[in-house]
Amino acid sequence: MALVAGMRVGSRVLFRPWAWLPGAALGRKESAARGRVGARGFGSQRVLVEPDPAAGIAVMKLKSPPVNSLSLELLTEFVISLEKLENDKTFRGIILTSDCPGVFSAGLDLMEMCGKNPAHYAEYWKAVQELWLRLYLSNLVLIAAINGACPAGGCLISLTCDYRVLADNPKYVIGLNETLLGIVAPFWFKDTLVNTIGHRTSERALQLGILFPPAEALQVGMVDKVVPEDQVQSTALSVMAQWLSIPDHARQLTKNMMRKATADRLVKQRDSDIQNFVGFISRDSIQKSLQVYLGKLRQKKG
Ligand SMILES: CCCC/C=C/CC(=O)SCCNC(=O)CCNC(=O)[C@H](O)C(C)(C)COP(=O)(O)OP(=O)(O)OC[C@H]1O[C@@H](n2cnc3c(N)ncnc32)[C@H](O)[C@@H]1OP(=O)(O)O
Repeated sequence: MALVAGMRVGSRVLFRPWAWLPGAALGRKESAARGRVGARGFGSQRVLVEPDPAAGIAVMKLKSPPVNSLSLELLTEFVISLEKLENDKTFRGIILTSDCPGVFSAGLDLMEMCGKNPAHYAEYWKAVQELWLRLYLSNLVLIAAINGACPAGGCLISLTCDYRVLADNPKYVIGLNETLLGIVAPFWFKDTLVNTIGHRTSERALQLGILFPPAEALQVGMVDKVVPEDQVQSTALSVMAQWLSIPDHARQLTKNMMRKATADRLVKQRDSDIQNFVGFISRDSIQKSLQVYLGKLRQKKG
């Protein structure tokens, strides 16, 4: 089957935003050899990867200042780094964290959703879907070391992880606050939240767009542990050791059993989900809401 920018994984065809990159046309073996991560750090402009091959883990740091908003570039680099680690059998786990002080990720980049054309919105949404699918179905153990504010798409990323450690700082709120922007979290954002904190708590959190401070986030189960800020990394490492003590095949099959149905819901309707997004985000009223929200963010400083 000829796939120009798609890769078949099981029954899924995954988008390959990097298909144009040098080396993309290499044979699998050669490509894997070149792509092997080794002991030295690698990464890209916006995603730093610090591998520890002896421990079988890597720390992945988002570095897109000032707030790690998920631009098309960041999404693309994120997926590329993730795939490199997934394809290198040395690695069994990733600790996902931020290199931007005080912010884990500000979520989707509002500039990607404002004043652009439908083709751009479609490309952007496909990249958002792709990152979610890759993270949600990752065979690796993913631990989120949340060292900053974590709204909306930032929260979604952390919810795809197997475990969340949050720094105890009242500014580090976490949640799906889309309604506060006048937009609606799509069904797969909602499903990811429901799978984590249950239906009733999700309904309240989603309708009200609640951004939970650490103690409340812990209480509702949005995060698994709250620790002093200087212990986030070490806690993530010790949690990782515990998860890696489980045989991979058993843990991976169990993870897949728990998550596949949720992921399949999106896989089956990716195109219509893109069309829904493009139609929704292109509305004048939604564009206006986003502009107002951006204006408030900017005013905050003045
Ligand atoms: C329609 C279908 C559903 C679509 C789903 C969408 C999900 C999303 O993820 S929407 C994005 C929601 N994100 C937010 O609501 C977070 C907004 N940002 C903040 O609350 C704060 O920036 C912060 C708490 C994350 C950090 O606060 P801090 O005081 O450190 O920084 P700021 O001065 O607020 O921001 C610095 C700079 O960055 C710009 N910015 C912030 N967030 C975003 C963003 N998500 N996209 C693009 N740009 C963002 C902010 O405007 C400032 O820009 P200027 O320096 O130019 O003023």
